[in-house]
Amino acid sequence: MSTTETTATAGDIRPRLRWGVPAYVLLVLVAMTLAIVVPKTGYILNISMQATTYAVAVLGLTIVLGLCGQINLAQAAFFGLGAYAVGLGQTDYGLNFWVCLLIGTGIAAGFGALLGASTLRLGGHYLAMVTISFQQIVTLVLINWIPVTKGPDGVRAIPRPPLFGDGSTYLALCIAVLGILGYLVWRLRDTRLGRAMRAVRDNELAAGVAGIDVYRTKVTAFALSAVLGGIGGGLFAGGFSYVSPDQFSFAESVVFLTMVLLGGVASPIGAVIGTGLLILIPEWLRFLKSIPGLYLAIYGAAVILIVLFMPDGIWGYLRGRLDRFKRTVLPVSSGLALPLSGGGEGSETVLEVRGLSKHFGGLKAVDEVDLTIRRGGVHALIGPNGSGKTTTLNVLSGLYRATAGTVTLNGQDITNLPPHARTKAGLGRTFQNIRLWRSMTALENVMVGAERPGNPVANDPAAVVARARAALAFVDLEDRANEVVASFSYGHQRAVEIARALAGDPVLLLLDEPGAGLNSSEKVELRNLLKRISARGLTIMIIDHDMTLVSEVAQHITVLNFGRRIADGYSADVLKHPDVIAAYLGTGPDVAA
Ligand SMILES: Nc1ncnc2c1ncn2[C@@H]1O[C@H](COP(=O)(O)OP(=O)(O)OP(=O)(O)O)[C@@H](O)[C@H]1O
Repeated sequence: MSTTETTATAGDIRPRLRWGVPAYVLLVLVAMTLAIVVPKTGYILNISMQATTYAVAVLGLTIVLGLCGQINLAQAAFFGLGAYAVGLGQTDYGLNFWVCLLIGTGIAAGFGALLGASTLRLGGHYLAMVTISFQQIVTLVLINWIPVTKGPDGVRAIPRPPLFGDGSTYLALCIAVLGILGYLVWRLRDTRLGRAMRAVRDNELAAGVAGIDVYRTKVTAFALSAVLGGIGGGLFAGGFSYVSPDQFSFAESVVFLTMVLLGGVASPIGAVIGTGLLILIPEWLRFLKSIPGLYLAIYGAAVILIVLFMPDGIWGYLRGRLDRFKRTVLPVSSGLALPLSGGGEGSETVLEVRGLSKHFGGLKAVDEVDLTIRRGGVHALIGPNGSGKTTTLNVLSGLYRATAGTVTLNGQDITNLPPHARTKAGLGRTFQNIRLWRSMTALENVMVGAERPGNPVANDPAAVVARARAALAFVDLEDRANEVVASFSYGHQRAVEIARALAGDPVLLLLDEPGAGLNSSEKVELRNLLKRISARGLTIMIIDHDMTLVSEVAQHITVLNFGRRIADGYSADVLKHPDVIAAYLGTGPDVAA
């Protein structure tokens, strides 16, 4: 079965469904028509209304948790904010339904961004606790701010918008909204923002160093998630004409989370499946309610079994099966060249480091180091284990704040800039322990590199793909562009990491032990790759313990020992320096060789 096609243009090589969008539109239209024409009892209408409006809110969790990897246990609070805005806005303030929905969505977005702001300092279980606290605050306000919210009695007689007063047409409206928002969430994944979110989810550190403003990305994810919660809640209020605080409690937030985990957190389809199931299962088991506890036990066991045997959710599981039938798309070689504008030769200084220090308590990991890197060529930073090489690189790329000293890149003082701003200024780097976004394809990884702010192609999607392909071709991996990098060998992962940095067209490329963990043939490939990059004139600063590699590729060497610079100059001279030989104790002859 073949359902995919591919284009050989430079702009896009990802497989696409030929009939995907028209089929989806048709499906939504059919669902809307059925909602209007099929006669329904009030019970069926209510279940359908609940499933549809809940699914909109669950889509929000697909963004914040599925795409961005941030836990949110307050989705019911955002749902409640939207619902109360529509309820109170119409009944107490006489506002139009759509205006109320807009206000509710805006309020939810504001609080969502505020909650996202807490991710600056918090993550993991601390973030979970903050979202739970926010959820509880909203519930308490809804219950106790009686003059405004009407307290536990809730808001009654909430009208629906004109034209959608009838239950069936209102349901069709909810389906249309779900269809549109589901499509947008589906498309979000492959936008620049969606890739940034996935990069943050997979490896936050690498995302920052690749030029992504991690904090802003998380705040955006929370705000978007809250917007969907608010819209879902607003539609819910119109659907049921009544809202009360117990409908938006912490327990409902847990239900929302279970829905998205059950269906599959990575896709809006999973959100819809999970919501549908968790609303339908209790109804199917209703006949068991005569035996106390049995209904809940079976319901709980069903959820646990599904999560246990389908860790990626139901849709994740089904997708895995369906992918077997997919035709493997082998990208046609693009033959694209990889221009590197940071290249060039001369005496111009690219990086100027003065008096750089980094102390960890009493330990002087880097101690008043001076370093000048001139444009073009390869500059190696070497030294025995623990001499401060990686710490220097981490301070240069902004992962550590310098204790003292200044760093100037291309004339710009970057000493106090965060990692993504340094990347914008022209730094590119790789890590000693490879940091790729493992759930993404090679092409997607490298596209994020090409989207580096400051790269001229960053805002042109077709040019980004073309540059990413060219970078992959440069490291001889274009034919594997569509494969997920987790399946790559160590050597190929290193190459993708280098391609990601090259795609950003940096001014200076920092390579932290690129040879570490490579076998001898991979090392040969790496050496050839470094020579090819160097031949383009791009300035490289490399850390490596492999002296053969260093002496073959580097023209200039700086040596650290105990955090201090002990030698600096042309490679041949430095490697013969008595202090350097002494620092390497016993490996002196090899070094000199
Ligand atoms: N986050 C940290 N907290 C405390 N000490 C640290 C930290 N990072 C590094 N160090 C210490 O700083 C010193 C320099 O470490 P660094 O990793 O920079 O050395 P290196 O030259 O890169 O070593 P290697 O070649 O083994 O990677 C070491 O003593 C190390 O233990």
